[in-house]
Amino acid sequence: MLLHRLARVSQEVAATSARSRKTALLAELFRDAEAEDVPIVIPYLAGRLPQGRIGVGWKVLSRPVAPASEPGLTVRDVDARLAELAKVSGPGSQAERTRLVGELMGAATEDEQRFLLGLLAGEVRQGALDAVAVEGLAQATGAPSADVRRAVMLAGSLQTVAEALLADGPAALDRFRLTVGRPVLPMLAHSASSVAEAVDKLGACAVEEKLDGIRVQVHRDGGSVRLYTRTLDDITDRLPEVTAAALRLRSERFILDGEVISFDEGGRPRSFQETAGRVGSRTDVATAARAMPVSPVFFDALSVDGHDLLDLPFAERHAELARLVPEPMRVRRTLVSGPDDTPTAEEFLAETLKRGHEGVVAKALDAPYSAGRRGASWLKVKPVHTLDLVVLAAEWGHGRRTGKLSNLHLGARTADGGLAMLGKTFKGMTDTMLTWQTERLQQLAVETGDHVVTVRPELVVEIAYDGLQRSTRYPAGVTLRFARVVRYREDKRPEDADTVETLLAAHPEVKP
Ligand SMILES: Nc1ncnc2c1ncn2[C@@H]1O[C@H](COP(=O)(O)OP(=O)(O)OP(=O)(O)O)[C@@H](O)[C@H]1O
Repeated sequence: MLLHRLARVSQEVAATSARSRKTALLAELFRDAEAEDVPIVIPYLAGRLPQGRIGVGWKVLSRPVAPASEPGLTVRDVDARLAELAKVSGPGSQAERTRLVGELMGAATEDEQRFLLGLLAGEVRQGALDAVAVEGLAQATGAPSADVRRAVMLAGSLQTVAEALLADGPAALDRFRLTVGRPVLPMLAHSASSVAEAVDKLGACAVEEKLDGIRVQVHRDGGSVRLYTRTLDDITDRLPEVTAAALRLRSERFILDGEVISFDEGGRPRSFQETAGRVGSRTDVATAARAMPVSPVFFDALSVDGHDLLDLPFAERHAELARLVPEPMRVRRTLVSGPDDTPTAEEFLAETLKRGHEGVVAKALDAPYSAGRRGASWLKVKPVHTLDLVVLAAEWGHGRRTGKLSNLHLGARTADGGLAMLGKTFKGMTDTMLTWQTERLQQLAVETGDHVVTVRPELVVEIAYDGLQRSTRYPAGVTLRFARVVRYREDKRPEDADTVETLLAAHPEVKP
């Protein structure tokens, strides 16, 4: 496929607000794509590079190069050239990268140059694209869109499903069944501002403790156990004690969902940073496991003894969980019959906080497991509300912070897939965090000014704040009051960040 075609469709999709038109444009594009184009076309449309980072800054990218007069580049040419670019390293690499970018841009027409520039600088990012692409794929192949959606949910990848569907047609969807050993994206929660609100919305529900650890999906098939994070990274080798715990459970074949967390000698939860540090460390695992063991604490069962439980109501999935997993290895919970029973939920929240946990998650008893989605049937309640925002840029610090990137520019996602800056903060950072972010942000830099370094919008940071206020200075018409950094969330992608829409919904008192 010619890059020209892709660039044009991408532009048209971004320009139209009608979902049916977006779907039709993508369906047509997919129909024309050859099998080898798909692994390139899908990430490019969403603004992702299959190579990850290519190490080229804005200055190099934006140097004017005379455009080609006729489109001739194919998407596969571009991919091959970027793969070459990503490999460049060592002395003289900057000059070599500049040469390769010059060659690529020189082979591109003006439209294509604009598309490439956006893609390489990380500006194309179309957050909401995946959902439209699912419909486009369904339309292109004649598969029912609900089936495509379930396959994408189970595969955890639009691209994998697209490749199979476009090569083999709707029958290929059979390949994407829930399978032990193949992780699925976990179900996520919405927020409620109080347990009363949560119980009001859900009716009869289970209220569970919310542990501040690392999400884990545990797959066991006989003697083999695999552990996956919420981004589906395999962390089996880092947590031998969790594997051992899974092997002691009363079934040989299952997929369970839970949290791993480290408790201190007194049985109180250690901080998120401590658990995350342990889960993140790959060296000398045996010593680390002795010094700071983690425990799995389960809250859901996705598959047991070969039965797919995803579509069963939570109450039934939980009964299966309870059959397999002894009580100390399950999250604590209380059952609440409905709004009249709110005091039970409130008491449970108070007691959970006293035990050192961050809050509760209320879960509707009749809801299925919606993998990869923020289901309305899970509502988390935390006394300290935080936002996950994307770092857009950072300013060089002064005084004690000279030489460090300090003041962060924070963005929330917008309905059209873009990012809107909500404010800045230099508060809440530890010295370790400052050093880390200075290095990490420079790797992501697309434009390095004397004062501000603009970065590829990839890093998610969790921010606490005291409220929202109107502001004409920021594009969403609002800004955060007393924003401060809680921690970086490397387990999240920018697509997982909070949206302006949910922020405004949480603060009906503020009208932009
Ligand atoms: N009982 C529980 N049920 C579900 N999730 C739980 C529970 N206890 C802890 N968690 C954790 O809370 C997360 C659910 O909150 P959410 O989906 O909003 O993700 P999150 O943004 O990472 O949460 P937060 O930022 O509030 O920690 C889960 O991913 C899981 O890691």
